[in-house]
Amino acid sequence: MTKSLKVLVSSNDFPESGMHVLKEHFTVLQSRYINFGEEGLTKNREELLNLIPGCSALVWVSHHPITKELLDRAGPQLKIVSTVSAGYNHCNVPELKARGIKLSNTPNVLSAAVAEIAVALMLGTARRFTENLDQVRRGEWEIGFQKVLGQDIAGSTVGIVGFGGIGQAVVKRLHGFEVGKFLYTGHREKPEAKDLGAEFVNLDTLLTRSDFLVLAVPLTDETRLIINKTTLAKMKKNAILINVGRGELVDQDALYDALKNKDIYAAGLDVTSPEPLPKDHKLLTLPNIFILPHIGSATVGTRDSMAVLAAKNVVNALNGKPLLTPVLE
Ligand SMILES: O=C(O)C(=O)CO
Repeated sequence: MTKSLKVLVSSNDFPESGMHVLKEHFTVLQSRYINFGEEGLTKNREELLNLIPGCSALVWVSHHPITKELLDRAGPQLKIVSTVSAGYNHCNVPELKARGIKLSNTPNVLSAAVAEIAVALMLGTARRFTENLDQVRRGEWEIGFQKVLGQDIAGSTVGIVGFGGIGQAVVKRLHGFEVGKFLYTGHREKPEAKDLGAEFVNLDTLLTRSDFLVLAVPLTDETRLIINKTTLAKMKKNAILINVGRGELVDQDALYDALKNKDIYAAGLDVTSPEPLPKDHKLLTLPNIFILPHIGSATVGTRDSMAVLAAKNVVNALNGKPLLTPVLE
């Protein structure tokens, strides 16, 4: 079989499982560079601009923006962009739409892994891991009966912003924690919520009642800076903010002030703006914050599943079949 169609993979660290699917059907070109960090913005840009002319599909392995420049260089035969992520805020949707290019993402397969990180952040913030780890590193344990006390998840009210796959997976994982009440907010009530024991409320109610507030929504014009000075002021003093969505959901200056002034208790972030967060960023000076470097979906199994799904979307698109997980079709 001649593999006449060319597919470009944007990074050198796309899992072999996904490469295998692509190579069965297509001639696969792959960047020699990683599409993250400094290199992603420099060396990889040149590499992709050189490789993309004539490609029918682009597999996008990063959260860096897909530029008009790259799409221009591709040529009119580019049929699909397959982003290896659930979020697609970096994909330049209006530009793809205007050019009639399909877009797929990789939702659902990562919900369990991201939800695990949300729960880890809840535990890490409620039990003050940042301060406690610091004590261990310094060899100065404050082991008094009343020192460095945390908060209970048991009996608490957990509010979820965005009750899609990840939000629901968080609730499922927390069922063993004897949570007092689950609330969620979003565009509409979700049929799954009843079985999960979660109550639909508006954002204001969620803000004022939650002990833990978990952001599990995509970044859109509507959700950008959903947590800001005004919404933070509505939260409880003991509230803990968890973000596994995107850094831009949160006004980080307002969050810094709220944490510094103890207007809320703590924050646990798997996502920040920018990423990486500079090591001298003021958020990192706070004791009541626990930050991870965007590792929500970073397990071997989940990244394999994401890669295979992204590859299968390309196979379908280039064979005239419906996308498995379409964003734009
Ligand atoms: O897939 C995504 O969008 C993620 O951010 C995974 O952590």
